[in-house]
Amino acid sequence: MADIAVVFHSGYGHTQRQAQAVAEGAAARLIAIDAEGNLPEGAWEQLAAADAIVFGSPTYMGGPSWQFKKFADATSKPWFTQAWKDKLFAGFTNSAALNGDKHSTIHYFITLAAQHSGLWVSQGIMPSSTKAAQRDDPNRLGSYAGAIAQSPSDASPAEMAPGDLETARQFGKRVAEAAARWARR
Ligand SMILES: Cc1cc2nc3c(=O)[nH]c(=O)nc-3n(C[C@H](O)[C@H](O)[C@H](O)COP(=O)(O)O)c2cc1C
Repeated sequence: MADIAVVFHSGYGHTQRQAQAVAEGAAARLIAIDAEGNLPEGAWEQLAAADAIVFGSPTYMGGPSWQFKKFADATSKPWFTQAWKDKLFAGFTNSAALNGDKHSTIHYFITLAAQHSGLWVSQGIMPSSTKAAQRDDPNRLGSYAGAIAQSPSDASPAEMAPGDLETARQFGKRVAEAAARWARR
């Protein structure tokens, strides 16, 4: 079985629920970036050992949170030796608005993965975009590059859309399947 790490930040718990759903789908270990932008003990070693790394952050002001960016800057250490070269990478984000510039965050993750000479795993779920589409459909927000979720600004983490969490689970499963194929190469 492939070794998958989901490394994420969440300020108020919404992206944490999304991260938990991704990790459930992928049977992955969860690594939470704390409020100071630091990783728990042993996390760098876990990232070094992972076949696939999934990045997660809320979208704040059109990009990842500063705590995620602090982590991203700290990855310059493995970057120097290209220690993460040829790992698989994927990413997810959550924000209040339907659009909210979530894709700026996803595209930041893609760039970060590319700087590490990684391979990007896309979302792989067709969008629910017909007139009959419902709020709880998988990929109702219509993303291809990564998994996205919308948490209205007055909604608690418990009120997150089931379809967004199912999207996250299916996305995690896809990353796990891709990592298993890649690990067999
Ligand atoms: C500083 C800050 C900036 C934000 N910027 C955006 C934004 O650019 N787009 C958006 O749709 N929502 C934005 N939001 C809303 C958050 O993305 C939303 O509340 C999200 O669910 C928070 O996730 P979390 O609970 O994991 O921190 C912002 C919230 C904060 C606190």
